[in-house]
Amino acid sequence: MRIGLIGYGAMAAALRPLLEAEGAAVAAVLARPGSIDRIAAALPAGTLVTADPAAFAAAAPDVAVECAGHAGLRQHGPACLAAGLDLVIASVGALADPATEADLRAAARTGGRLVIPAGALAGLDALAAARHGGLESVRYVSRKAPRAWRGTAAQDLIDLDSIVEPTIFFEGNAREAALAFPQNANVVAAAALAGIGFTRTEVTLMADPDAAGNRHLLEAKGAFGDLSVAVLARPLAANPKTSYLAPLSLARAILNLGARVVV
Ligand SMILES: NC(=O)C1=CN([C@@H]2O[C@H](COP(=O)(O)OP(=O)(O)OC[C@H]3O[C@@H](n4cnc5c(N)ncnc54)[C@H](O)[C@@H]3O)[C@@H](O)[C@H]2O)C=CC1
Ligand SMILES: O=C([O-])CC(=O)C(=O)O
Repeated sequence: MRIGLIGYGAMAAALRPLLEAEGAAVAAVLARPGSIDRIAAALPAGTLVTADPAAFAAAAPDVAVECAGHAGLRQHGPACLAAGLDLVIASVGALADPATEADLRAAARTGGRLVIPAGALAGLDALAAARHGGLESVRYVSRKAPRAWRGTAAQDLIDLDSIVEPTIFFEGNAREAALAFPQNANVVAAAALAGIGFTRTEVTLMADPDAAGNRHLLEAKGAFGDLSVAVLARPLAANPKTSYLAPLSLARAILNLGARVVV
């Protein structure tokens, strides 16, 4: 498979070797103008690194993969889909904005497929299946170290440097969480889309000075029974907000698009 990456930060850099290990190659990277040289230096010679969406599409990757944040997905996602490219996205939380969700769904109706992976969260397979039998409630709890919340709205809500115990700074629904915490609450959006939607999915976010990793808890109740799944995910060294499980999940979703047997 030839992969087109949109954005090349910590997630994409962790994803690339996973793809290469399975025989896929990064054919093109769509980047911000100021970052072209840095990214080109990190990639095999000859890889197209461009800020021009038309040049990216002309490279004709088999699949486009967004790792560029909410604004990057809003900027490039609909055009990629409209050009017929299947698009696997990391920044699922951007769909909490109704206009962005509508744009992406409209483009996917006639263009490429929009693929939403579980990301750093576990249990989405069961949640999405359980939806067909009827779901009563879905709850998500995130617990990360203070450094994972630096540079986010959390630092305006609590003093991240002085907390001495797990401290909740947000309780609300998935739409509010995904829009207020665009770098940390994408899994919430994936859970909302798989389950009972952005409004009914309940979210708690907390900082924990003793956190050994990024902890994600998903709980659901419905006709199927009860679900409770927890992940203690290792953060990426290059970005403590992002769990290694997220690029692993992207790799699975991408490789499944080219597989004859899908697991
Ligand atoms: N679904 C999930 O489980 C998770 C999703 N995410 C999402 O993935 C995104 C990427 O994560 P990281 O790589 O760790 O963040 P990062 O901050 O290390 O990298 C983001 C990269 O995107 C680039 N970028 C920004 N706007 C762009 C644009 N318009 N066009 C092209 N490139 C652009 C930046 O220059 C940067 O290199 C996060 O912002 C978040 O939205 C992150 C963690 C988990
Ligand atoms: O990687 C994680 O731990 C989850 C994350 O940041 C997100 O959902 O945006």
